[in-house]
Amino acid sequence: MTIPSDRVSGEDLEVWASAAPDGPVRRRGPASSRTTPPAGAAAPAAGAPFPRASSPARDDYQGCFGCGGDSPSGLRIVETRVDGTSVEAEFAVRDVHQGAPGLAHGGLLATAMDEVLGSVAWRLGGRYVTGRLETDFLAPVPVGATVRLRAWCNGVHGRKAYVEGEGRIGAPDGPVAVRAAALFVEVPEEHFTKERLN
Ligand SMILES: CCCCCCCCCCCCCC(=O)SCCNC(=O)CCNC(=O)[C@H](O)C(C)(C)COP(=O)(O)OP(=O)(O)OC[C@H]1O[C@@H](n2cnc3c(N)ncnc32)[C@H](O)[C@@H]1OP(=O)(O)O
Repeated sequence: MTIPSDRVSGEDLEVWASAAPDGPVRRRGPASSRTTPPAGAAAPAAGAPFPRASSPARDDYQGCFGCGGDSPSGLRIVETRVDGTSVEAEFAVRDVHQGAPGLAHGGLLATAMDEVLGSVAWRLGGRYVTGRLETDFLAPVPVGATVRLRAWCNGVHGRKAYVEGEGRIGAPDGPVAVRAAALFVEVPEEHFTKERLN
């Protein structure tokens, strides 16, 4: 699939969500030009499997704030479905995730999006870190709600991977509470060790 060349300008443009679960559609998205694949980027073929099949979550490492079990206030995001080109996951909003009384803190919702979008980037086969994360908050999320997350890749260009996703309240077809688009940048293995203080 080629990416339309008219998608590369504007800060609030419509995004071609090639692997979106609803199929190839044009719709309003959070992506700016910095999180939208340029013309000529390789877009994932609809239905083709991810290059890497394994999950980024590791049994021997539970320290991740997003998916690990060690942090008392961590999100404990669990992946529920990987269909080859998209990842679905969920987490429950707890008291420790509050911003305004009874409502999830927006920063934690952004963290959840970083996590599920990062899981898609992981499955592209390289080692990616988030370079830019854009988020739209569309509805408040109450404490006690389950947030259903979904993410997919819109394109890869050199070291850069363009990933998008959304979080819905309660059910996979529930109200959309958050949308995100991100640029992930592929890094060498040393990235994860050279800045470590101990
Ligand atoms: C062991 C591993 C386990 C993994 C588990 C996975 C779990 C998943 C779940 C967890 C998920 C959580 C995930 C996390 O939380 S990852 C943690 C949060 N992220 C970071 O810590 C990243 C910190 N930043 C950096 O290290 C560097 O700045 C990077 C590596 C990003 C780039 O520095 P580097 O010197 O290497 O490369 P470059 O500067 O030449 O840039 C390269 C290209 O990229 C473009 N660019 C860069 N930034 C931006 C930007 N902001 N907007 C637009 N474009 C940007 C740039 O223009 C250039 O394009 P071009 O000129 O080539 O066209």
